Amino acid sequence: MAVVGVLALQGSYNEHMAALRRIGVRGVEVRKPEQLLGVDSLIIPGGESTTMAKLANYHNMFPALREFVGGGKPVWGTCAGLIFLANKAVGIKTGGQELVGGLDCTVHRNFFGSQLQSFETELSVPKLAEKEGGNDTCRGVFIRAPAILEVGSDVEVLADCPVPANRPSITISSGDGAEEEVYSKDRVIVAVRQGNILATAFHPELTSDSRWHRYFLDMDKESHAKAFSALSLSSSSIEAEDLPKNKPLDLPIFE
Ligand SMILES: NC(=O)CC[C@H](N)C(=O)O
Repeated sequence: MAVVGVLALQGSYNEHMAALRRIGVRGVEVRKPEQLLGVDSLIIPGGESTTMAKLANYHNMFPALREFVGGGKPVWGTCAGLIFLANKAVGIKTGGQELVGGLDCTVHRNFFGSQLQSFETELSVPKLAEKEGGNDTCRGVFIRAPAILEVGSDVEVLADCPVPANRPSITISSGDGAEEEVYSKDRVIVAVRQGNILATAFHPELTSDSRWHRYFLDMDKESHAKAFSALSLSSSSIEAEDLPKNKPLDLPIFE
């Protein structure tokens, strides 16, 4: 069975571990670079990205994380994890912040405002439902959440949401202080996939809807199947039937 690593430096890693347990999958907490060698995929949880980046630096994780993402193993960033994976982040603290990168997008670190502007909403997720069953919406828990302002052409958008009316207006500076632009669209992207990378601005691990975790596990199976077919071996030994599909969904833990 595939072993899913969960970066356990800071943030909601316990909740991801519990979400994996609920669907019978083994999660392993990852705190050291060498532990990445023993996992098939990796979840980077939500939390506070600046603090997480400092801890990642302290534990010398960045080179190993970049190698992991570049090596094509599935990686899923939720919230602060999304910020980690973005090629570019705006709205970051003065002095900058180290990113893992790999995901061709620009993320705004606190797009929806402060902790007080945290919210929950129903998101339309037809592509998730197509793969994992259930209804066409999922509960999005947004906690001081980032959002994706722009994506490259290889990035598939899995969910967007209306920009809340009470969101403080933000100015996106180009970094050199020269150009400034106000985000003016009425919707913003909150979930994407680019090859082996999945990223969500919200927290599926805080709901009892397991479909995002299952979707991520399916990415792992796809990458194994590709590796097997490249070796012209049968992929029948992959445990594709491990997880029950189209199981009725429970209510979210937090409503
Ligand atoms: N819930 C979260 O992960 C919030 C992320 C937060 N906006 C940050 O900068 O890190």
